[in-house]
Amino acid sequence: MQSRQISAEGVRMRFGSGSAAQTVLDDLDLTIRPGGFVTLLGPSGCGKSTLLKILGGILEPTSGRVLIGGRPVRDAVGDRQIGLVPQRPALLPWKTALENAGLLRQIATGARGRTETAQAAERALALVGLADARGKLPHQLSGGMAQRVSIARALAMDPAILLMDEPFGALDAITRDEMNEKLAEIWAATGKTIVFVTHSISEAIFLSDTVHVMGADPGRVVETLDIELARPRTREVFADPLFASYSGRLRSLLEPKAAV
Ligand SMILES: Nc1ncnc2c1ncn2[C@@H]1O[C@H](COP(=O)(O)OP(=O)(O)OP(=O)(O)O)[C@@H](O)[C@H]1O
Repeated sequence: MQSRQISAEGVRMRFGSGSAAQTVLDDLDLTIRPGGFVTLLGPSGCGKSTLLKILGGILEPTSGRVLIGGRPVRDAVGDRQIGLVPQRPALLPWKTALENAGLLRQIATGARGRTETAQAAERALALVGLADARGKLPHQLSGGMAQRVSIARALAMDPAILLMDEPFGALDAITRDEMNEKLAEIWAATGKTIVFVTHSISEAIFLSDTVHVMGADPGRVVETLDIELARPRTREVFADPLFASYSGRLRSLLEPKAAV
């Protein structure tokens, strides 16, 4: 199998021009191994979403480059190897959960792929635990269920890489914990590379193999922390002394003054 390592090399992103110009990311290097669960953790506005869009080929960096398995990111986009889960699920209100899950694949494959799309959407809905909700419309879904349909939509494309932009930020704490457990199961079952953006220290520790902590002005990676908690992880991991130790380390990086 071709290596799907993601490499960002010397990435710089500048928005605007003249006196209004803002350097959002500067000289950023990052390597993400295939099959890893990697989190970008950092304060609001440090450039996490911008970096995710650059990794996904949605934004072109001002300088530097992103390679997927040694090839330009646009090749991976062309091969539909990158899926994106946005902050909020953009479901079409008149389509069922199943139709919404298959939407991107349907657009990509057209009428010829209709049967395969339906099968892929069924599989993806089952993977996120929503097989029984296949006929429901978005207004009949809870926030957590809607976000699961959004994840199923990306999974139905079967990309090797899933980029997730703080997908659980709008959910209540209990639902968020449930979603994190479900996502960890999906990751283990599929072997996909997941790059996940969050503000939440506990979410980052619970989910990740590796946490890249970002600083702001300009955005850059200030520390990389490997999370060596055993898997599969359940909520009991929150009581593990190692969890507390990672949490303290990450907090000190995000709140430098509090660490003194
Ligand atoms: N298209 C754009 N044009 C101009 N400035 C932008 C654009 N996109 C992002 N920015 C700016 O880049 C900076 C980083 O934004 P970004 O959304 O990447 O940060 P973030 O870390 O994801 O923030 P949050 O955690 O609040 O979502 C912000 O100052 C933002 O205003």
